[in-house]
Amino acid sequence: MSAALLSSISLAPPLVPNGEPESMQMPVIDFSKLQQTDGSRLAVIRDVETACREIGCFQVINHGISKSVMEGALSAANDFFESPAESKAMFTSPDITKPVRYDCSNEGINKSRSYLKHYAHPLEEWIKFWPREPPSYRIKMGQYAVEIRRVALCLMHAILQSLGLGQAYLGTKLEEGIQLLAVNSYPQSTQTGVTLGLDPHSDYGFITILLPSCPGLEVMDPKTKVWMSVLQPEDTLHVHIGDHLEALSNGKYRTVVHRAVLNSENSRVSIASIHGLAMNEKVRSAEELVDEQNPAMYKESSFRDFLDFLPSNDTKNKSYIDSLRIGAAE
Ligand SMILES: O=C(O)CCC(=O)C(=O)O
Ligand SMILES: [Fe+2]
Repeated sequence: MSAALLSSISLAPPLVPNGEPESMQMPVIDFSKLQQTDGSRLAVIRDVETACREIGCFQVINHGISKSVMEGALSAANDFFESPAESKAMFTSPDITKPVRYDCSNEGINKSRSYLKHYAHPLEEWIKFWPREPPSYRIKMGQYAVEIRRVALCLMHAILQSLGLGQAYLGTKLEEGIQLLAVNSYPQSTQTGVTLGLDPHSDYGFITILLPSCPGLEVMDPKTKVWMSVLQPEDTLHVHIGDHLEALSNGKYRTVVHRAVLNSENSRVSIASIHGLAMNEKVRSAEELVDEQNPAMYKESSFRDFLDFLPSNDTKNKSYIDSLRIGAAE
């Protein structure tokens, strides 16, 4: 399967239906208020709880990452995809456990995406594997990786607090967790009928933070099952709840199904920063959220289990979160 390290396909119609989808008003989280200790943090924690429970995503303002760092990462991504084929080819491999992997095999079918994936934390351990071309890639993507991780850690602590578990619930496990960057490139849509860039899926992990160069993301409204396009104002970050947070929350929060469509005016790059526990660390439903009325709904699993799941799921087209549901058919 050419799919991502992180994603698992579900509910996939092959092409986007004609007509413009409605846009969804995203809940907005003021990150600067999470730094405060008074009632304004608690008010934001309540907003986080509502967003995670109702739609599984939100947008973040006042996160403190400068425009130049965000634009630098997007231009480094763009320059990588425009670099000579030979420099990209060295990262092409069917082995999903490689520290860096480039794939453009989705091009030309009925969907269209090239991507580069690599781990990013601890940076000093992984950066040596990243592309050398363009020369600014390591510096600019490295700066962004460090900054976005700071935001991600703070958001994950806030999410734990919003679940009533307390922000220190996982001890140092979040700090020791993985960060994986999925750097995506999509062509501009043409008249050829190809409109889908990335199939519907939910992301592995606790949260994904997405930075795109222009619109193209759609999320499925969990209540109506209708696709909604996401408007992401400049300088905001878009956050998705992932499969492992659904499992930890014992289903209180729902992983969000999303896809990318091609933009009719521009080619597009996006950077998805995926955050979760360490490779072999098992995630299980929090005991505090399990009782007689709410029995544990998910099997325990780790990122390693997810990597093992991908090839075994090659022909079954099952989503990872469905495979974790207790009582689900094998
Ligand atoms: O490019 C996008 O808008 C979505 C990317 C995405 O969902 C992913 O990389 O998992
Ligand atoms: Fe995704």
